[in-house]
Amino acid sequence: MGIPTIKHVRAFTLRGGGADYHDQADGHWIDDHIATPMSKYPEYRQSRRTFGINVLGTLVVEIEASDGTVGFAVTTGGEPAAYIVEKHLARFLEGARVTDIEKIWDQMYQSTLYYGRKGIVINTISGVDLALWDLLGKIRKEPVHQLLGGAVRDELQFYATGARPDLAQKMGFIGGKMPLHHGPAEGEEGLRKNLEELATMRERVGPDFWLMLDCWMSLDLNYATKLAVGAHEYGLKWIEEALPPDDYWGYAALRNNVPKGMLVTTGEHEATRWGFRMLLEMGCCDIIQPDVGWCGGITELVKISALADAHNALVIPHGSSVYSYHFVATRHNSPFAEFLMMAPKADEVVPMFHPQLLGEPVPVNGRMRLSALDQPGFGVTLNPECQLHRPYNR
Ligand SMILES: C[C@H](O)[C@H](O)[C@@H](O)[C@@H](O)C(=O)O
Ligand SMILES: [Mg+2]
Repeated sequence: MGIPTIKHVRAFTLRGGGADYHDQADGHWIDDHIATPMSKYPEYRQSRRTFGINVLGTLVVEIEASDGTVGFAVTTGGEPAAYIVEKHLARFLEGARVTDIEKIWDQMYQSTLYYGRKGIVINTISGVDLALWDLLGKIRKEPVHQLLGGAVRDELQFYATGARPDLAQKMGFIGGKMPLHHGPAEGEEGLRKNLEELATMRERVGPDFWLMLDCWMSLDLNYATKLAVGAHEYGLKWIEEALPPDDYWGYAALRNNVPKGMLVTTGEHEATRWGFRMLLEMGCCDIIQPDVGWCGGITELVKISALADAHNALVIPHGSSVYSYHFVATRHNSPFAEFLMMAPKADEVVPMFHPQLLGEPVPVNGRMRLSALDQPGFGVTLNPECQLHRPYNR
């Protein structure tokens, strides 16, 4: 029996949480006055949805092989991403063998260089790549971590991102990352509030539990430096994504400015081995945080991770559900992972891409046994109750 070929590629859109996890209803911690590059405009300060953080929605890529096996993946991308899949990328998949993952990635990347390189195009390529790995795993009846060379640990450990690190500590997570609520436009008063929030949380969790701040690209170098210096007395473990992703020079300066022992992290909005080479070679950060659904997929993250390893940098992927769990299990320089608390009050563990993926594993007591990832491919199926829409039917 020869290697199956790819018969059909289909791109669907989905709304409501899931891979576009910022697409939440009112009252969710993830949309409660979080500092962003748009916070300088008061009308866009309270809710990130007002400026469009959830405008894209979820892209679902479905790939059907000649033997009837279907692989799929979800990522952030919605209708524009569906257009790119159906009108442009599908031609490189349909007729190819299911094992042609490297070649397909190169053709998708090279053919979109004139309008891609980062952002939505690399999100789209990532979604296709993840679906290809899911398909290959399902055909070979192996979980993706085994296709990647096998796990280096029997258990994953997680830090939790959300408004309640104190609750995350009680749930067994190894640390808590809080969103930053006030940006430079709110001046010294906002900076004081940021530090007060951190001080309060440090009081609740005691001296040893990891506390981190996620600044979501919202600061300038001077403000980030003052925040880091002020946060040092509260044992801030790392300051995340303080500056806009293209300000490699600012990150290199910030890394020199922060107090000794404090880590600088970034990368969730960076893409491809070339973007991460820039971060690493310019000494921008101690930990890179690629999102496997946004940086180029598993095929690219393997390359990014090897680069980071050569620079003694950790690779702690931005929370992306099973897609990062299978990767983290296989890399020595990924000793822990992120879990995004998607319950509105960050007070319980729910699947990160809820409600889209059936069989999506969650950490128990802040950990995940490798056995939770032993199903073929990424081990999840699309929730049939989710309303799929195929905007560019072929
Ligand atoms: C909590 C942050 O503001 C983002 O919403 C979060 O998705 C991302 O930055 C993260 O690191 O989890
Ligand atoms: Mg972040």
